[in-house]
Amino acid sequence: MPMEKLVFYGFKHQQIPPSFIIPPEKRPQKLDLPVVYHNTPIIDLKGGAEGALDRSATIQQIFKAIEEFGFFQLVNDGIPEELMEEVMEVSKEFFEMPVEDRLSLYCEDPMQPVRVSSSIVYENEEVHYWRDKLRHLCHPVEEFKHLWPSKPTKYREVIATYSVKVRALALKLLDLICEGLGLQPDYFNGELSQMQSILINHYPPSPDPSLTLGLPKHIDPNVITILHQGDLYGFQVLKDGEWIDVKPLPNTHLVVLGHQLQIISNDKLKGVEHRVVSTNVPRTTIAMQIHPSMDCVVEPAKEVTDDVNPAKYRSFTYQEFVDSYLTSVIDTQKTTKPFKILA
Ligand SMILES: O=C(O)CCC(=O)C(=O)O
Ligand SMILES: [Fe+2]
Repeated sequence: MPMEKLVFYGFKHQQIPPSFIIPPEKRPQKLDLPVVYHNTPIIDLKGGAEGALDRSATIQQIFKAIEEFGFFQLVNDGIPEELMEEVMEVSKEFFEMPVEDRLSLYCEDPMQPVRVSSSIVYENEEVHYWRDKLRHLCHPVEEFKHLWPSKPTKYREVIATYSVKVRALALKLLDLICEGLGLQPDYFNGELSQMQSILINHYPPSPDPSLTLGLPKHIDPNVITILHQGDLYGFQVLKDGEWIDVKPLPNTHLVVLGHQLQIISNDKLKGVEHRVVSTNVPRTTIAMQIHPSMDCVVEPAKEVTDDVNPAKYRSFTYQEFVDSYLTSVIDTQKTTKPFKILA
């Protein structure tokens, strides 16, 4: 029964089903409240996709943030605050509907363009994570919109508007990163950014946040992710061997680089390991992910490799990478191993 696989169902029983209990060595160690936040990087985009930026200063800030923390938060990114509020509202509403209303979209096949599911790869994992999700493709919007949830009634309209704006923002960031890496100006346009997904994560309150995890340590598989985490904490990044909490700043987006950008940059830029801790309140986040098309060939860019810095990865199709990722998502070393060229 799919319903039993939704965390939502387990929660109704007010106790943690044994298959969701994280082994002791992987449980979050620090659960002290109030949370202590580090001074993490914030980048002002001065209006976002259409804004007038000091490009070289912004590129420097991005590279420094990635080098030191592996992520950054954006302010003035051009996505209107009212739109973000609506996006959060329809996302929360989707998970507040009776569970039966979500079940028609339940599907365990990761290749389906629109689906509701739980945890990561429910069928293949030893332990499950305290997260339900709605994930769907969204570029081009017209191709997928009619497949998205029809309830809440404003869902399609709000998410369509958001998908277009957040895509423009991501392409702007890729453009800056491209310039910073010294790649040809249109490097990321086309197949490398062809696929776009919206992922709405819903973390129900955990009966005991010290025993569950919303998401385990991972690096996103795609090129770049733009996350809206609302105003609740839960997102952590691994910095110098320690998990640090990232402050959910109002009206910001958080940016993490995925495996593909790390590979294309030949490890000049790193994807950051992050996870989500459980809390005792419901938390909903919206992640927008830019991926290559499934048959796109990915490899370290010629511009960043030479005799002194030879390619550290072989060429592969994104499909190959995704297949490997789905079997090894919680082991970031194992994920990239089949694609590494050993020195
Ligand atoms: O929900 C969050 O805070 C992070 C989600 C995430 O890491 C992901 O969807 O890959
Ligand atoms: Fe992630």
